[in-house]
Amino acid sequence: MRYQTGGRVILDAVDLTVKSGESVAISGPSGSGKSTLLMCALGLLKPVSGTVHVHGERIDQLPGRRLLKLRRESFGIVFQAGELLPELTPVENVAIAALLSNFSRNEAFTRAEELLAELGVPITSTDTGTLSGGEQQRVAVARALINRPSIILADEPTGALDTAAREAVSDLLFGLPSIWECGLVVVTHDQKVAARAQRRLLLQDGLLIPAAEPSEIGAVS
Ligand SMILES: Nc1ncnc2c1ncn2[C@@H]1O[C@H](COP(=O)(O)OP(=O)(O)OP(=O)(O)O)[C@@H](O)[C@H]1O
Repeated sequence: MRYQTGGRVILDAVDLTVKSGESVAISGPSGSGKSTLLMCALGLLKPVSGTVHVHGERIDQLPGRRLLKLRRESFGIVFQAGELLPELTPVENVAIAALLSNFSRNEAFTRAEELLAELGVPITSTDTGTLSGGEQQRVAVARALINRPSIILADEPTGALDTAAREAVSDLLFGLPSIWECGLVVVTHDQKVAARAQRRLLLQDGLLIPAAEPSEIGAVS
């Protein structure tokens, strides 16, 4: 796949396949195109050449409504912070994703409560904005999971967290592929987080290449 904007090539010949049950970490310099790659995977940006498939279905040419439906059903998305509505309760924040996918109100709220309990978020009527950063990321993960996606895309999911919360959210995220039988792609600058993935890739100069193992960093020969 190739993506360019304003005459500048951001992604050049990028090829990535993620299987269910697999975790992949993508690192790379700031501005190298990591978020752009996730946007292309979601069908929010159109590659100038190449294709994007989910479960064998080509999504880069789907019309708007079908793309929106497929995105809601197949993808779970977790960002660094800020995508939750702070004035809603955690249950409401999670249920809203199911309501948008046409679940009944009853089912959406029941599933949201079950998921939050499973992920260790206290179910209270507290506004989401008053939760800790780690708790908010658990809510974001619950929201990403509620439609039982095939693939979870996480963009710097631990970037705003302290060390303890980073560990806890990493445990949660990297446990998802085996428990939920989904694929996981984590974009991260944090090499400790990247090290948890089964496959570690580096996006540089528009190319996605295997990342050096931690023990190789700085090696000379
Ligand atoms: N709509 C746009 N128009 C022009 N350039 C853009 C647009 N969107 C992104 N870019 C450029 O594409 C490049 C890649 O941006 P992107 O956000 O994907 O990088 P990144 O690797 O995720 O960076 P970071 O690690 O800092 O988040 C950047 O140089 C950015 O300025």
